[in-house]
Amino acid sequence: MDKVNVVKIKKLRWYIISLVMLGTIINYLARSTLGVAAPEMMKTLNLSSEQYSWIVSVFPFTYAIGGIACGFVIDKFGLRISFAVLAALWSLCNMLTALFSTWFPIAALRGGLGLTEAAFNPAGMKVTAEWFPAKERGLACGVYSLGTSVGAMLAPPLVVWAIVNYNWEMSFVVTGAIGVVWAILWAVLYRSPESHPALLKEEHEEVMADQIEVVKEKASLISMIKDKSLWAISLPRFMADPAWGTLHYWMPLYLVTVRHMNMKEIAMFAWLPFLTADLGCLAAGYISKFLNNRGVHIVNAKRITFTFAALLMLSMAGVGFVSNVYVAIALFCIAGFAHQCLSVTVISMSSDLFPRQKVATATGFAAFTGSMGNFLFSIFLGAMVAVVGYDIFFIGLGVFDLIGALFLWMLIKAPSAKVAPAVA
Ligand SMILES: O=C[C@H](O)[C@@H](O)[C@@H](O)[C@H](O)C(=O)O
Repeated sequence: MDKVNVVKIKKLRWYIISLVMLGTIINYLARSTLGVAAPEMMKTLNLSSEQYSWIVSVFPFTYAIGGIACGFVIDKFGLRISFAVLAALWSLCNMLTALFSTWFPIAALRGGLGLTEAAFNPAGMKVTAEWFPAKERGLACGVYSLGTSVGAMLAPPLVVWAIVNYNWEMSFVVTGAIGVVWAILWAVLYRSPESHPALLKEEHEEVMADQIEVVKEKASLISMIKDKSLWAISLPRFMADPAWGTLHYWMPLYLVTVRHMNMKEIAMFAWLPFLTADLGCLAAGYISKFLNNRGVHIVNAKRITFTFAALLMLSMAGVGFVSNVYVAIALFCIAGFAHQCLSVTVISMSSDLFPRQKVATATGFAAFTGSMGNFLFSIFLGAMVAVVGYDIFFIGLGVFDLIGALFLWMLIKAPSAKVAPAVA
């Protein structure tokens, strides 16, 4: 793109973050394909439940490692090339699944999918840090995170359409091909603010005025790991992510097996907590911006937002105690809202605590701890649920985030002038 003769676009940052949101939708669409296609695949490929469980459980494991690996790659090679290549790779892993009929290569590709899909949060936060002033970063993170629920909600109709009209293979080809198109779009359209020809000078200055000091040294996880701030944003994610995994992978099963809902009712109600989750994404940004505009330091504004949502998360603890199933769903909806509100808030804090050269690495490490929390909780729940039931796990999920809030308040130094508040 030539710098001369290019039309300037007002508020360009919001178009850029919308492009990231599209990438997030495609990311969640790809990872959700397997779950929807599973019944058909198991039938036609003659897969046993054990083989299927291998295919499923490799993802959270490689995804956790991918958080660290992708964060490092993105900080080292920059957003444009890294995010495009990683999106192309995850799309390829997804599409290639269609070529195989035995569990092992399918599991290996699922592992590749986890490794590369972990790119979306580190990349999204690096875009946020490069393009947005501090007071808007919570909202920017909320906007691209909207894609998580949208992607998960789009998967069932699209995958079922492909299977009904073609076969299970086609569902992977379609969701993968959309990803390849997005990767090309990203490589063509993305530029850093410094070299984007359509960015207005005033908009760039507004963002630059709000950057944490620019440091010369490159991101190094070894040196960053000694920084308490890294743990302050990572430990709350360890406590928070199990709720996200539970809503995605256990809630529908709970509603069927314990609450005796049929598939039609599941189709009617089980997506509602993801709709409220999207509202939580937006609320995260608006609440912290509201407080920041009234003079509260951005770090404190986000800690207050997190704590408020952690209190709402107590609704999850009540699920097992209510007899009416619709009240239980309403509680899941509040929990979906609360989770995304606090999760987006803490994810976006990497850009308030680390300079932009280190944001992807910090976000990736926090994503790693989040995925490990999710992975361990899910294994524990899976092993124990038949013996102790769900209720105790719901109680745990209701209070975990209050512990996360404690970490946030205790591990970050009182905000100093260096991490200056964003003045409206
Ligand atoms: O939207 C985001 C969720 O709150 C958060 O839990 C996810 O980002 C998850 O860690 C993931 O990487 O998919």
